[in-house]
Amino acid sequence: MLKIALAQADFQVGHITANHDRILKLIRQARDEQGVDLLVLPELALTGYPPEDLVLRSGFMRRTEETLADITDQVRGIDVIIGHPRRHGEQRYNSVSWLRDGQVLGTYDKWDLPNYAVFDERRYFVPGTEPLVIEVAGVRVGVLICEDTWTPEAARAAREAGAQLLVSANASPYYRRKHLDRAEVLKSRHAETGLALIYLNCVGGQDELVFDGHSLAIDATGRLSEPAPLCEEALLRVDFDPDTGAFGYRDWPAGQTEDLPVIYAVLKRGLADYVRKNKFSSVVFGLSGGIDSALTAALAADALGPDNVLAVMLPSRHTSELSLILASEQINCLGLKFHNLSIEPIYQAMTTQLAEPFAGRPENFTEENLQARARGNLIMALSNKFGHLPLATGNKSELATGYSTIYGDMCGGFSPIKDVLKTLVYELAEWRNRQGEAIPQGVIERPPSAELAPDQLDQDKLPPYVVLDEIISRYVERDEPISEIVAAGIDEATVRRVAGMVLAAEYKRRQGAPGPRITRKAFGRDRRYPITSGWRDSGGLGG
Ligand SMILES: Nc1ncnc2c1ncn2[C@@H]1O[C@H](COP(=O)(O)OP(=O)(O)OC[C@H]2O[C@@H]([n+]3cccc(C(=O)O)c3)[C@H](O)[C@@H]2O)[C@@H](O)[C@H]1O
Ligand SMILES: Nc1ncnc2c1ncn2[C@@H]1O[C@H](COP(=O)(O)OP(=O)(O)OP(=O)(O)O)[C@@H](O)[C@H]1O
Ligand SMILES: NC(=O)CC[C@H](N)C(=O)O
Repeated sequence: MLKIALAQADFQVGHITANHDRILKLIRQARDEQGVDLLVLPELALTGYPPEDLVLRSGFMRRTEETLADITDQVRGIDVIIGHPRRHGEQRYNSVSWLRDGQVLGTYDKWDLPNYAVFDERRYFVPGTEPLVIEVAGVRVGVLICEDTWTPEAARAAREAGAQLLVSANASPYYRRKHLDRAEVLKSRHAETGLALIYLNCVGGQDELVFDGHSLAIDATGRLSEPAPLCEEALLRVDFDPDTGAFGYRDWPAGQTEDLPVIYAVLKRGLADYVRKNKFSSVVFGLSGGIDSALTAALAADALGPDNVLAVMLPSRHTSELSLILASEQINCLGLKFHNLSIEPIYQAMTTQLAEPFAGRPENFTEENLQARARGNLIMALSNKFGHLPLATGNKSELATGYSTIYGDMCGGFSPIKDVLKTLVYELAEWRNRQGEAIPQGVIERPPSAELAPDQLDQDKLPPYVVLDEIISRYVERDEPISEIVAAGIDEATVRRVAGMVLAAEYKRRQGAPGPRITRKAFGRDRRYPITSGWRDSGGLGG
């Protein structure tokens, strides 16, 4: 029987000292408290994932090598599989080493380097070509690293090298319903090799990415485990019987898999970790009485505790009584800290100052944007003075269409719902309220309005959100051509108009704050369009 512990844990990118201490603690825990034969750590645990251009610095790589040597030295009475970047001459590899009794028994270099979506591994690493199979407690274990598990070759090579069990060290970031894709991948590798496979993922937010844990296993009979805890650290315990190929799950709590609670937990973890890892303890944002800032408020209160959330009401002449009532209701409901600061004097001062140059020009969106920027200025001042991290409250539908003011409501250091389409904002708000009221029902029921001009509604400038979101999810998230979206029954002029807005708003998005990715294609690293471009799907220069 092989006794295994899996460290489903959060390793901080670039914080090699903290990761070193964490790894030694996990080794002691696995050996002294759990008495296991083998501890598995995730992909690039030593540096955190993804270390990006840090691995191009020789000082960073030297420190990694020294730290790995120090950890290796201290390994006694247990085997450890540890992920780390490795240099060999001019080449770098994404590797794991197998440590035992102060020695490196073997090192495996990742074969399949993902270079799509948010991944850039070929920029940094060259692929490995050799399997690694090592015997521990009478079981021959073959090692894989993340993307290796998504393709057949490396697993097959490990089996041919004599593996009886496959162990995969991952840094696999969340997108919606990813646990189902992972299960399919495990089933495929099992079908090809007939081997049991353990898939360990890390957890934690890292800029745009959220690693959701949800580690998995499939035994030699093809039986899948439950996904392990969602977005939470756990030292999972599993025994492997080489005679039957079955797992005995000793400590493997099942994680949540329902769609809305998973998304909410991922957003919460992404926000909490961004704040904590960037050494902030509190956040500030404008609370308008609308749905976007209301969901942001609920997430912030859940992620950081209400004492660490400063909500600021920033009314203007266009702010309705209802907005003020609903914002106050939510502040009381969540117990948030708050200020009420009218932007009217600032707006007056700015329009007075601009009266001469603007003489003879009618009011238009310029005056709308002045209000959004007055708010942005006050939020940034509160951030500067008190050290709160400012949050931008925009959703994906707004970001897609450019329906937000650059340097205005787009200002902020982190954007918690930037990958959440407006229709999903409502679903999440309703789900959150089912767990206990966090968002006044009136906020959910009122029609969305920017309240930057008299009687303004979002729907005056945008198609209904149900239609808009369908177009965005097809055009942006699934890259469907316009003809296909139209064939699905959506009005052609509307599709072309929205596609045009999406392309034209690239410059805004590029200057927007990062935020947690929850879809297969978020704005950010996932979707890299030129800002300066003649292409228009709407029928411009590029046709
Ligand atoms: N290619 C490019 N590269 C770099 N910069 C470029 C640019 N094209 C324009 N610009 C700059 O961007 C400016 C235009 O952008 P911007 O000032 O944002 O203004 P704009 O996009 O024209 O207007 C913002 C819109 O968002 C709406 N809004 C605002 C606030 C909140 C909400 C809401 O419901 O949440 C909605 C508002 O009603 C208005 O329709 C130009 O004046 C120019 O300075
Ligand atoms: N009166 C206000 N007080 C405080 N912040 C405001 C106010 N109006 C706008 N803001 C800030 O600007 C952001 C964008 O405004 P907007 O009104 O468009 O969004 P919202 O009210 O959150 O949601 P919705 O788009 O549904 O109205 C808000 O989320 C909020 O952060
Ligand atoms: N780090 C990796 O190799 C991740 C790639 C993999 N397909 C995933 O997202 O799970």
